[in-house]
Amino acid sequence: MLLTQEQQTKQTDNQSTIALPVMEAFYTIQGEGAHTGRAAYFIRLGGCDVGCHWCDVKESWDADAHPKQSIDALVKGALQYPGRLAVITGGEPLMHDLTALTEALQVAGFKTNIETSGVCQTVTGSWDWICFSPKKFKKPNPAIYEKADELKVIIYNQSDFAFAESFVPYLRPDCKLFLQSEWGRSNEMLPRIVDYVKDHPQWQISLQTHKFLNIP
Ligand SMILES: C[S@@+](CC[C@H](N)C(=O)[O-])C[C@H]1O[C@@H](n2cnc3c(N)ncnc32)[C@H](O)[C@@H]1O
Ligand SMILES: Nc1nc2[nH]cc(C(=O)O)c2c(=O)[nH]1
Ligand code: SF4
Ligand SMILES: [Mg+2]
Repeated sequence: MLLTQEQQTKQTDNQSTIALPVMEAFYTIQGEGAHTGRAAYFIRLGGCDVGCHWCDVKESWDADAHPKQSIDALVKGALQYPGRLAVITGGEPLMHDLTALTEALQVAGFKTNIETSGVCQTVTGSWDWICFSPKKFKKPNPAIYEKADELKVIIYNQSDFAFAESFVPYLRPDCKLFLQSEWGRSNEMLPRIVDYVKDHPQWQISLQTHKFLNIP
């Protein structure tokens, strides 16, 4: 991406002044969805008000509980490793303006992927891949529909299949469709997801493979 002199100056200012609450940042293997199996640097931002009762990172919800880091520090952290895929997650990362972070990561050579529930005022950031994972507990902003590269719906009970289908008419035709069992409900829901995907082959199964691998 080529930037004008003015954009470059603004970007340098932003990188040193803007800070985001970071719960953790770690280099691992993307465990879920379309990019499963790829080495990636995860940045988990603090703050979420969606309130999924089965959320596997409730510690992320309170943004104030997590120290702020500058964009510079975040990019520096990511550059320590050979992989050039960054995944921004949370918490709900779109609670924050992610323009400066994603532009800085892209300038440093990273592809920028996001995991989001789509609950946000505006979809900020420059994204190479958007994984949209809507929740029944808070309505997404429809602005995310045409931007989503991947829909990943968590199956906790039978009604979640219809919830998943309800988004499809609004998405781009090339949006990939994934069903992922809620981790604690896998014994009951995985066999149903297998049957569903066999009957509705436009969908694919996403497993939280990092949990099977015992990695972050
Ligand atoms: C922790 S969330 C953070 C990003 C964003 N708040 C979201 O929900 O998409 C990351 C991914 O983990 C999924 N997830 C969270 N808790 C889960 C659980 N108990 N079982 C399966 N997937 C879960 C979410 O649906 C989302 O796709
Ligand atoms: N390995 C690994 N893959 C992931 N894919 C999405 C995750 C997330 O929590 O957003 C996640 C995570 O926490 N770890
Ligand atoms: S939206 Fe994401 S981070 Fe927020 S509670 Fe739900 S799963 Fe957890
Ligand atoms: Mg996770």
